[in-house]
Formats: sequence, C-alpha cells, structure tokens
Amino acid sequence: THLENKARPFTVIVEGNIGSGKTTFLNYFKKYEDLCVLAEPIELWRECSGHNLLQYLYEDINRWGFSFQSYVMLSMLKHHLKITEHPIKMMERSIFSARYCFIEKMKMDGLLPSPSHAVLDEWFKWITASCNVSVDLIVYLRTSPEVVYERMLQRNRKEEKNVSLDYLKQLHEIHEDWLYRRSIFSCPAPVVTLNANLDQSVLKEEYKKWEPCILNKIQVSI
Ligand SMILES: Cc1cc2cn([C@H]3C[C@H](O)[C@@H](CO)O3)c(=O)nc2[nH]1
Repeated sequence: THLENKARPFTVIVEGNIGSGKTTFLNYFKKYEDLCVLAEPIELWRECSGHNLLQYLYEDINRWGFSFQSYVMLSMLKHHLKITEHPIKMMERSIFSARYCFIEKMKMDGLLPSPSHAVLDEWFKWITASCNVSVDLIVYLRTSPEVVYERMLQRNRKEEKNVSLDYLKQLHEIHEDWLYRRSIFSCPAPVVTLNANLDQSVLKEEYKKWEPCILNKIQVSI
C-alpha cells in the first residue's frame, strides 16, 4: 500500500564475498546523517546465549550450518524491519543473500540436509510474502577470490582461519550467478556493480561514482 511504501526508507543492501570490502563501504557512507547503516551483527552470531555460532559453523558446518543460517535469517529480518527516521537504510547483506547465496551454497555442497533446507526455505517464503523486506538497490562489491582470500588472511578473523580459497571461489560463483549472470534466483532490486578489487587508495573514487544514486535515492533503472 502507499502508506507502507511511504513508511519504508530507501533501502540499499551491500552484497559481496567474504573480504570484499563491505565494512569499508559502509564506513564510508556512515558520515551521511541521512543514512541508517546496519552492519552484519557478527557479534550476535558470536554470542548467542553464550555460544559462538560463527566458530561452531566453521568447526563443524554439517552440524551447525542450519542453526547458524537460521539465526542469521532472524538477524537479517530484524534489520529489514528495523524502523528508522532516516530516509535511507543501508544494510550489510540481507535475507536475500542468506537464502540465495549461503543457504543455497550449503545445499549444493550437501552440507545442509534437504529437510533442513526445506525448513529454511519455508521461513524465507513466509517472511518475503508477509513482511515488508523489499529493497530498492543492491550494491554488488565484485571481487576475485584470490584478492579476497589475501584480505581475509590479513584481517585474520579467528573463526575464519580454516576458510579455504576454494570455499571463497565457490561463494564467488554463487554471488556471480545471483547478481551478475542472474542465472538462478531473481534480483529483488536493480544491481550496481563496483570493482571492489581496487586498492583502498582508489576505492573512494569508485564509491563516489555511486553516491548520487544512493544518496538521492535514484531508482536505478538497469
Ligand atoms: C546473510 C548471511 C551472512 C553470512 C555470513 N556468513 C559468514 C561469512 C563470514 O565468515 C562471516 C561474516 O560475514 O559470517 C555465513 O556463513 N553465512 C551468512 N549468511
């Protein structure tokens, strides 16, 4: 309804591989008071009633994949539904990358039993049908696996110490299928693709290119 659309801020989701520079991108845009910036609540994933679900995920993905992705979906739903006075909401990842990238990847790799996948898919279908989780723009920080692998090692997040280049290659391909080749799942909004391989020193120029369409809430028609 008109009222519902009126209430919802212009919503931008920032998508990309591990180490693609999402946090750097969000931090760049934090300076604009018009934006409500919602980073991935990784600290929540590290402390769910005393359990570090992120660590469990990488220690035994077969056992903890469902629990982790279920909790991620809840945290993404909270971000999508969060009320803000700001005219623009910028989210790191979304319920869409939860479903179309990470859950799909676990299913493809045989890490998620089909009953578990079915339950997560039922949640996703119900949420997208009955909650207003619509978005207006997808920023795809497009990288190469080798670049993000180096960055991930540099960042040295303890839970990610066993994440392989191969895992990042697979995750890259599933992002490409969704956001670049658009060969499997639908995109819930227009996609702007940035070359996120660029070095920090020139990355700001790349961000500046898209500032107008983000800050002026221009509906990108691609
Ligand atoms: C939506 C979504 C985000 C997300 C992040 N992760 C992992 C990748 C990184 O190691 C860490 C922070 O993004 O969490 C995941 O396994 N599944 C996810 N699903």
